[in-house]
Amino acid sequence: MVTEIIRTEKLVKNYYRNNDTKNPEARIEVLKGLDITVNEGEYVCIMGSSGGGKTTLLKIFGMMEAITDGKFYFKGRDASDLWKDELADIRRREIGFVFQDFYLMDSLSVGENIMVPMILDKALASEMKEKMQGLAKRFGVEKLLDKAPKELSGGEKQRIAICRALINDPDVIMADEPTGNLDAKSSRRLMETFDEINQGMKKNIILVTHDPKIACRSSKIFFIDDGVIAAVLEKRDGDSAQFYREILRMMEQMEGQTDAD
Ligand SMILES: Nc1ncnc2c1ncn2[C@@H]1O[C@H](COP(=O)(O)OP(=O)(O)OP(=O)(O)O)[C@@H](O)[C@H]1O
Repeated sequence: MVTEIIRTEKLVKNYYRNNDTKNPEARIEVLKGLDITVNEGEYVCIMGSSGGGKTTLLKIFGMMEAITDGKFYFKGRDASDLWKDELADIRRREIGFVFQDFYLMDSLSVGENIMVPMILDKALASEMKEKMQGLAKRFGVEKLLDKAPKELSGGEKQRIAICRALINDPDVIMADEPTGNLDAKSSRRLMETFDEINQGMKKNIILVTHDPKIACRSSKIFFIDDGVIAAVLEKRDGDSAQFYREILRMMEQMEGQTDAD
């Protein structure tokens, strides 16, 4: 049986300049009626034109933004039926986030940074330490645990941020341009980490990226252009080479459209 992790129906998101919700002229229509489903185990990318609404969509998936209209279900639960506390619990326990800028706390050691979500959950110190060390070992950062974040390279910082995202054992990892601040070698290593999280740990991944090489590792890509789904590409028979060509073609097509606008 296929289990849905995320489903949207005619999802609409508007922002309002200066929070002026009464003034239609202040309205910015970002997402314009999206129907998207992400099933259990899928590794999905969101790509598309700059300003098209990718980050906004990811924030909605991660319960960081409310929707304006339509429906958004997380594991079958209608987000509009959930209380603030329930949303916060889902955000902390069922979703792990990875951001382009890492967001590690300089006043804490690397090991403590990994444990932050469990500290917020008031978990037992021994349990936190054990999980933190297990993840650090799995992702090859166990030698860094006593260091300060500022002593690490970008790639190391991002692997620490991934350990932090995984510490509460969420079902879904969401990442917004996670390789945006990394060099090519660190990006490749990070992508292997995401493969391991998806295939080894059996977790969903939803990733926003502009990089076709990164997107090529996923199984499905939603292209968002000006708030609508311009295309959905799926990897067929695990054929990465063919998938890569299709991604490039789609990117070219979308760039062509933007140039013509
Ligand atoms: N909090 C906000 N208030 C008002 N407008 C916003 C807000 N957040 C985003 N926007 C606007 O919504 C639109 C979509 O932004 P979003 O960041 O989702 O796009 P994106 O596809 O992720 O872009 P990029 O690829 O450049 O990161 C943009 O026009 C942006 O200026």
